[in-house]
Amino acid sequence: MSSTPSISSTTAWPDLATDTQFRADLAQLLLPYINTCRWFAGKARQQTGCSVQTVHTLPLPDDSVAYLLILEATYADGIPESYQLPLAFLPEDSPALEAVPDKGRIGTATLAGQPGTLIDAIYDERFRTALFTAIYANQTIAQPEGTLAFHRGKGLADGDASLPSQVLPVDSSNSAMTFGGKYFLKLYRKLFNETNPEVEMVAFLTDESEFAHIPAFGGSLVWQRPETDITLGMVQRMVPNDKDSWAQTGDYLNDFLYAVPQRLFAIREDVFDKVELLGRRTGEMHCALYKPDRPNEPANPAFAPEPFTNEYRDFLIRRFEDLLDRRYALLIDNYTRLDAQAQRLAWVFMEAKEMIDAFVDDFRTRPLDSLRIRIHGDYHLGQVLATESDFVLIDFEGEPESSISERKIKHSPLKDVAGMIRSYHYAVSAKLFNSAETEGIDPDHLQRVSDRWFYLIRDTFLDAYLDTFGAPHPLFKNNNEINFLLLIYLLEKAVYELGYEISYRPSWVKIPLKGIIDVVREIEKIRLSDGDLIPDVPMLQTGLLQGKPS
Ligand SMILES: Nc1ncnc2c1ncn2[C@@H]1O[C@H](COP(=O)(O)OP(=O)(O)O)[C@@H](O)[C@H]1O
Ligand SMILES: O=P(O)(O)O[C@H]1O[C@H](CO)[C@@H](O[C@H]2O[C@H](CO)[C@@H](O)[C@H](O)[C@H]2O)[C@H](O)[C@H]1O
Repeated sequence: MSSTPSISSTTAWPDLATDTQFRADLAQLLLPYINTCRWFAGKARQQTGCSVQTVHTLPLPDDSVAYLLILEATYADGIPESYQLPLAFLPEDSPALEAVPDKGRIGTATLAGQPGTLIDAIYDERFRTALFTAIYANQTIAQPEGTLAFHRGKGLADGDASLPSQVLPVDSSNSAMTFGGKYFLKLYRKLFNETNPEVEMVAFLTDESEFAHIPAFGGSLVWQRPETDITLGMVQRMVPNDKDSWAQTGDYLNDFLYAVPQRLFAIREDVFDKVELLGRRTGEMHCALYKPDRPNEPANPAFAPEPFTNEYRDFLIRRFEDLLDRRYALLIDNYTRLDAQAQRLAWVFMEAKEMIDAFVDDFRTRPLDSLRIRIHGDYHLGQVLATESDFVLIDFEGEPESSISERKIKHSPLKDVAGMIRSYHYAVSAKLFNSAETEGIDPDHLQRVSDRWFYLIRDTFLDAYLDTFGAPHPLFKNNNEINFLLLIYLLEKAVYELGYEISYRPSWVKIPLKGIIDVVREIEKIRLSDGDLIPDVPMLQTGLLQGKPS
């Protein structure tokens, strides 16, 4: 007897959209299925159910249909979540079934006497073609609840209406398909009642800037409803790349690592060139996102620069205090699971609580004349594709833990800079402390080597980044503000990472803890310089930029 879950209905596949019994049966089958999917974020929560809320119908090229299901996952605590699942039905004898991997098979069904398999439709070429051609043709398809609107962007070239497609084998929080090796279509899985920030950002950079280091916007798929639009997918140009910058930096670190046991400190020149280039590209991205009012050309309000208002300061402080509370609690709960080195660092973090609280609170009143703009929001080495000689920046969805409205809040671009600096710190720490080559080396010595690499790379990145703007630039009032804001965002990011590592990679917890403690040391220096009433610490002499291995 087969253990594959199965359902049956007397209704034929193309007529099932409004069949309530089918929806209910399907929901039973979907709950175990979505728990096997990488994109379902509710696995660790106490689930109370999964229901099919809405069914959109998408005509397929062979006159059949696929359904875009909008699912609601509910939990014992907290608000429900919405997910998108495209559904297709392949009859038992369909040759297309062979190409469907196990992870795409939801269950079997007998519909109006026809046996077959229900699959995630991304694995059905007909579905992929239907999506792409609808985007190419700017189609709209009326649905019982709203409209499916397909928009074509500048990046989708004439003549590319129909291209062979594939599902990209990367397992991540969304699903990706490629078309003719030229286009990349991301189907969002977890849905939010708003336009996805990624579509806004990529469309803005493509349409309203000269910045060429993102994959150009090729279009989007939107569920239009009277209340709000919901973004279901986005097309971009496909970027030929070998790897992302996390992997590329890992390769550079492998070269570096071989010399460490011989007490040689060697970083190749081209590593600095690459770090400088990434600093420049990051600066250029932020220049492109800085679009103030111009004569006869008012700024687009969604992107117009804004000052550090009290409202923003309150928001950031509230969020930071809440994050700190949650992280201290998590650390206490998991303290005994940490290794000795992480426990030592955790103590320093806990003892610094008062100073950290005072530093965060200082943000409420400190004069700040720098400006805030829309930023990438989740910027790290894994979000940068390394092409043959340059970089392309991807994944503008924003901070994974934040709500969609929060992801659209403007910040100092130094928040992205802090994300990248943290990522370099991760890269060197993960490599040096987890490699066979360094086994047996005194950990204090390793820490000094790791710090030296990190400070050199950090300052190279930062110098190249700030040089891009030329001085002065309205985004950065002065060196004191740069220093202060960088520290705030570095601290926030490292505290956020602490939670991620405790939950997913406990042996890496010491990496963000070390990051937090480095910032705490800089806070001490800032407070000293404030006490001496130094009006403006000159560039390259600020505590952060001067940080030296202890
Ligand atoms: N335009 C593109 N061209 C080529 N590969 C891409 C492109 N965009 C993303 N990728 C690849 O797909 C992966 C997932 O993309 P990403 O935007 O990070 O999706 P997710 O939102 O699911 O995290 C990336 O790590 C990268 O390898
Ligand atoms: O890429 P996501 O948006 O899913 O972000 C989550 O996972 C990241 C890990 O891949 C995590 O990033 C942290 O680890 C990276 C190395 O693996 C490092 O480069 C980043 O600097 C560090 O923050 C991210 O925090 C998490 O939200």
